[in-house]
Amino acid sequence: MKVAVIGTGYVGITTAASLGEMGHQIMGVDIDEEKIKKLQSGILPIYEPGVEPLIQDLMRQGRIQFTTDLREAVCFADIIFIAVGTPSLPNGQADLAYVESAAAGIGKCMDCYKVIVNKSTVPIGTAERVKKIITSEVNKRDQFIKFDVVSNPEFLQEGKALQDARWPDRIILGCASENAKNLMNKLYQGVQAPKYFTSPKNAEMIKYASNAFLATKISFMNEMARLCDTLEVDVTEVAQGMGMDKRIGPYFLQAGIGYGGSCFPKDVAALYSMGQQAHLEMPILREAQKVNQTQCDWFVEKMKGIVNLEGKNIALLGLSFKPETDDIREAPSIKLIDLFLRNGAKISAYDPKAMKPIQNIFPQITMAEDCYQVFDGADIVVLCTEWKQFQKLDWMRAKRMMRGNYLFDGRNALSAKELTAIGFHYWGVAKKT
Ligand SMILES: NC(=O)c1ccc[n+]([C@@H]2O[C@H](COP(=O)([O-])OP(=O)(O)OC[C@H]3O[C@@H](n4cnc5c(N)ncnc54)[C@H](O)[C@@H]3O)[C@@H](O)[C@H]2O)c1
Ligand SMILES: O=c1ccn([C@@H]2O[C@H](COP(=O)(O)OP(=O)(O)O[C@H]3O[C@H](CO)[C@@H](O)[C@H](O)[C@H]3O)[C@@H](O)[C@H]2O)c(=O)[nH]1
Repeated sequence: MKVAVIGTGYVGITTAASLGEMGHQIMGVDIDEEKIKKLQSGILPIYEPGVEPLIQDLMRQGRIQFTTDLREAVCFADIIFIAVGTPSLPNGQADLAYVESAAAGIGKCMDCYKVIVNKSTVPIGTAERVKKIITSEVNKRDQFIKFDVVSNPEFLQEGKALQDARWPDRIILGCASENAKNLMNKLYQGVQAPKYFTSPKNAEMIKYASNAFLATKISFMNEMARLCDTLEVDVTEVAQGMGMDKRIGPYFLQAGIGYGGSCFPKDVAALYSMGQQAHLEMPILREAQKVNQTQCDWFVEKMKGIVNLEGKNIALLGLSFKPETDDIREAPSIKLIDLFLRNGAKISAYDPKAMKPIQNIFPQITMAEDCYQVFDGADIVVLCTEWKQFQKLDWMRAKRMMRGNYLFDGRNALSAKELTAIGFHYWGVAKKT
């Protein structure tokens, strides 16, 4: 099948690559000329493991192409994915400007029946809104063209996007017509995953409710960690014991410095604001956000109870919002750096992929050349993002380079036992072992 993907960010490019891999013919389109130029030369503008070689492979086989010309992409495709950003407005609502502009663009140049698939995370009722925008643009040209709008939310996690696209837990398909249902079934026939057909509105809500549930699960564990810390209980063992109950499950129970990224904070805020618009109290969502917004403050207060930060050199390990990505949107590192600077500390930081964007925000901090230079003269180490390479460090060597011996593990990713044995003063988020 011929597929156009509008928006070549994390979701668009992964969607394009995985559909290309399934044998479909793909055209990716973006308004960002720089991005398209890079993609046309086989360079991925973002870091996402495995995607760049796959794109290069598909280009060699002539199965994927990139353009800034929306008309070319729309006329080429039977199925058009909208995968543009839906960032937060100041009041928490999702900003639909990019989705609406993509829909208007489709309506302006659509020449025959198409299925328009919404992959962006959008408020309930957006499929209907997209339909109205396209219809209005088509009518302006005095034409009558049939089309369907499908809601097919994306559930990939950055850092393992390709894996999630190849082997998703489920494919949610909000289809209002049999024709759209049949085409979507055909499009995804190569993916071994249950397909759940529902209405577009239900599909839109499934996406928000899933993200809000996962975010709440994390905030719940962070609240437990605060209590465990006071009661001298190990929250990692509590999580392990809890996770053995099939009804709870072992995932997303890791306490730490809170969730970041381009999705959880924005999507919980958007869902909460949908509640407000419907005059509904949503106390669980409100408190899940509050715990997350204060988790870094709580962490730094704990640190200050152990060591005075004024004038101290802090070695900060990890800056991206999670490992295996260069994405710093809503990264807890930004909040931590701000708090450390306010408390008079100096910062040297290292991250395998995300130093440049953080340096742009904080020109006053030092970026280390490698994962050992960061320890040079440090009094305190703070683990912010649990990249695998930090777990495998030669900690003896790191300690020899330091002036002090404090280590604060914001992700509970290191071994308290081993680090204490070599002379570190270790503190994890309610973690003892
Ligand atoms: N990042 C994730 O892990 C993830 C996972 C699941 C769902 N989502 C959702 O998917 C959507 C996209 O997220 P993302 O992280 O890929 O965003 P992104 O910001 O990385 O990329 C969006 C892209 O769309 C382009 N764009 C904007 N308007 C356009 C237009 N009119 N025509 C063509 N291109 C246009 C931008 O230039 C940009 O390249 C959001 O709604 C997000 O909530 C994201
Ligand atoms: O037990 C956990 C799990 C995650 N996190 C943090 O939560 C954030 C989000 O992590 P993750 O969910 O792995 O990354 P995302 O790429 O943001 O993916 C989420 O957001 C996407 C965008 O909507 C969805 O598609 C995914 O299903 C959903 O997991 C990160 O800061 C993690 O460090 C924790 O603190 N504890």
